Amino acid sequence: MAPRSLIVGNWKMNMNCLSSKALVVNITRNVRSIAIELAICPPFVYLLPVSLLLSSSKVVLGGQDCHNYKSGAHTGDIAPEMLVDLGCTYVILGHSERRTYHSENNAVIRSKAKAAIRAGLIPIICVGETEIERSAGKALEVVDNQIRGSLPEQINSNDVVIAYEPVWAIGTNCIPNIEYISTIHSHIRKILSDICCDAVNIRLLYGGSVKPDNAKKLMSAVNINGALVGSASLQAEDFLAIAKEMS
Ligand SMILES: O=C[C@H](O)COP(=O)(O)O
Repeated sequence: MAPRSLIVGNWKMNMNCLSSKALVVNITRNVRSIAIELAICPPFVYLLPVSLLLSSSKVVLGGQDCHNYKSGAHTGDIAPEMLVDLGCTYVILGHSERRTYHSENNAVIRSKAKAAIRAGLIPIICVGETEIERSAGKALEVVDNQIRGSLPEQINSNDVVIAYEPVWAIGTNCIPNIEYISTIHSHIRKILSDICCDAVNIRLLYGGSVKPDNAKKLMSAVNINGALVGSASLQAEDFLAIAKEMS
């Protein structure tokens, strides 16, 4: 049996306190008919108000990043334990925007992933090739290196979630064809079997321009267990429509 599907909304650096609360209320009001797991990842400063509104909902919470230390002199950083303290289940790690604009490399992401798991979080570890790498025919090689370098050396299937996000598909309204996603996902599943004896049960998400009108088609890719959604997660109707299409 395939692992339970998961749709994650990454709000990135969007929303304010009022609009965050309104969005969560709209999602939770209409979530009853959704059978799969839903997670939302607001900016750090809105985790608390959102968390309070989610307390009796089946929607779970995640952070967008975390540090690899528990505490200490790390101005501006957030420890995984702090995310747990606010009720988070997940934390996104290694998003291409962090790899690119914050120079996060595989070693840093691996260290954060280990710290997150130790704290009781499930890291959603992002991998994916850039347009230049895709054009050079290096997508499989890039993803292979990122998976082998960013994940802990040994994992159980419920320790992590993997999100395959081709960088060229993020925010572009341009998604790869299903065969392309299937090829990469099958390769990822194969690599995962080297570090996890139960790799078939690791959830593997696709991310990059997921919208209500392409969600159903995306689910026909092989080895896909849900989506990491950016801009379409900022509207309750779109986010829930994607979840329905992927259920
Ligand atoms: O984390 C989400 C991804 O970067 C996808 O963003 P997008 O759905 O706006 O393309």
